Amino acid sequence: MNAIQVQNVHKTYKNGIKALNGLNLTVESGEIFSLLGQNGAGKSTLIKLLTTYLKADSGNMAVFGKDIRADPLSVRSKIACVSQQLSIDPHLSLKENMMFQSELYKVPQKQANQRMEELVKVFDLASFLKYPVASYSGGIKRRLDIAMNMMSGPKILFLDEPTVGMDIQSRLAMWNMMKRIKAEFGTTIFLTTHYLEEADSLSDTICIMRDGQTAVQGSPFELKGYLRQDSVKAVFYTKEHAKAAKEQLFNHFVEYKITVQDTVMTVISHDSRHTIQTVIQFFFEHQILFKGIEITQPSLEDVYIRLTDKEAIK
Ligand SMILES: Nc1ncnc2c1ncn2[C@@H]1O[C@H](COP(=O)(O)OP(=O)(O)OP(=O)(O)O)[C@@H](O)[C@H]1O
Repeated sequence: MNAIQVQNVHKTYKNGIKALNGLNLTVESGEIFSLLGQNGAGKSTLIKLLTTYLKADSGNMAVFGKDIRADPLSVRSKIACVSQQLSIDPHLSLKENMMFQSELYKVPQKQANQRMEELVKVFDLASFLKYPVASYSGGIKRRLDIAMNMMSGPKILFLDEPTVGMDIQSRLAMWNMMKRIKAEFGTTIFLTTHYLEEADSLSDTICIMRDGQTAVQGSPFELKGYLRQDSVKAVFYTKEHAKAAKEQLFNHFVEYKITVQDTVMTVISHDSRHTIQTVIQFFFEHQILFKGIEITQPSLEDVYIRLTDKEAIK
């Protein structure tokens, strides 16, 4: 059964902003699903609708087959949502925080104790039990927040940018935690992130949103195949060199799609092998200095830029 089904959902705020404009998406039970999109694409609005915090204007939304509007209480009992605002109480201990959460969800005491022991073990939190929560690092507080939200045994866990601002070590620990939630508890994870690398390595399915709609949904592998074209990437010593080379090249070869990100210029054409020869020859003839050039397979980042960068789509 699908964990989440969203069909043709519209949501306009009172100020007239259309945040969702006929959105469709499907989340399979037990998968890690990542939602990507630029600021303002409508990701938070969708999470607010799915967690029953807001109501859609029209369209259908179901969680494990239950219509969200018709049966919000049943939906709430199956989900947990970890926002960027921590919900842990720094004055309570790690165990007290977890037990408090179980009381909110009316989990029987014995079952709550067992669940807490299990979560502490699975998430390697035992070594932190002896320290007060107020002394934990940001990364550990975030992990505790997620563990606490697992106390009610949710079937779907919503995580809103769980690794934002984390150092690499904390981020890896969080990735490991998400993988364990999926593997050990079978929980469906619905994640928003701005880190493409994170979505690529963790997700079973990725959905890229644009202007309140789904631009594309598929596995990381399927999405990379979406462009169906290799590209030629040339690296320059400075951003300015890359931009100047783009202008020169574009003036001669108007049929090429050329983008520049930092010091990297990407050229998309119908025949990359021919293009790389032409570009190298052009650089030598025009004495354009470059660091390196190669043919690359499309990355998730290329797909994301093509689908969300309005300049690149033109
Ligand atoms: N409460 C609100 N009232 C009016 N407009 C809103 C409200 N919340 C969001 N919006 C607008 O709706 C659109 C979608 O916003 P939303 O927060 O869902 O996007 P997002 O993809 O989550 O962005 P971000 O990545 O910045 O969090 C934006 O234009 C935003 O300004």
